Amino acid sequence: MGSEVTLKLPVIDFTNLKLEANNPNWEEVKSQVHKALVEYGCFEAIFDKVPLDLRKAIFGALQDLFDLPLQTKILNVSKKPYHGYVGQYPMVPLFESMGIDDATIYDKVESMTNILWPDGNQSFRHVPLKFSNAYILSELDQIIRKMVLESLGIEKYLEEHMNSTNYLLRVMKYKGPQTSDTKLGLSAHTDKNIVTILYQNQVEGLEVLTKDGKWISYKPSPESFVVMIGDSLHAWSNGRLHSPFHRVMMSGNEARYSTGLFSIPKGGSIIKAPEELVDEEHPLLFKPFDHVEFLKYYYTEKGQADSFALRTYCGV
Ligand SMILES: O=C(O)CCC(=O)C(=O)O
Ligand SMILES: [Fe+2]
Repeated sequence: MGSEVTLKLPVIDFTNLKLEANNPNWEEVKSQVHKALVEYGCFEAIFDKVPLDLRKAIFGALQDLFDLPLQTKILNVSKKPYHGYVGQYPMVPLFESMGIDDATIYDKVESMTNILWPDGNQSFRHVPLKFSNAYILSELDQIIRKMVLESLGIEKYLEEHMNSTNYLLRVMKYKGPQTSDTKLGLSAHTDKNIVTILYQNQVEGLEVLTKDGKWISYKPSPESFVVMIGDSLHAWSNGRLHSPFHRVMMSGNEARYSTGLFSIPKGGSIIKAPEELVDEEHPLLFKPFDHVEFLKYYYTEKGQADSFALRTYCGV
């Protein structure tokens, strides 16, 4: 009898690890992070526990948000594609998403809340901030990026690298398709940013593609976050770190709610692999590029149909 091996994402424990503290297990965790990001471009992170009441508040707030009438949700507009409200796509009708730019800045979250709930919604106002700030998800992002730069031997660029990004919090809803058949929730894609940190309710659906073409299904748990490398860090690391294809597949009746904290290169910052990472064995893979200019290509019809948009745009 053949036995099927169920693939699992690597799991890395960040409990009690702090950015500025002297952490006895820093080196050990760093080597796990490097290995996972080279092999999978992705891992499951166990981080400071999210208390049950905050978890309830987050997913309760998301339900309130997506239950708003469509004409209210579309008021959350953004000049940047995919940073405002998106949904009702014919290709992926189960999917809706709202972006909260600069989610670590109180005033930004407040102005979005005022647009969506002119009568006030205290509970929503506090959730994104708590989530990206107090829950120090942005700290997890920075820990990972520091570990990555140290592992690649280019920590001298740390400050410049950290200062060249900001954060977008995007929240997603995938309706249950009301059938036991599996339906596409979100098409396979690679992220275009630096690092993505996903957190979700109990409904499964996220799948990550391995380098040898197998889909790994992620089994969510309240303590864990999914960390994923985007194309910008793939390019900046001159291909050392993988940026994996991933998708969402839905079945059943329950809605899946998820949140993503995306570190994104600031407009005008040029992504160019450091010279230390380019040599005969590792020729330059991507010409230096401005992320905002790249996104302009990515959001054209041609770019959207292109699974390897970065390679097309600036591959060497
Ligand atoms: O909902 C998820 O877990 C995945 C979302 C995603 O891949 C994205 O927003 O880029
Ligand atoms: Fe994604």
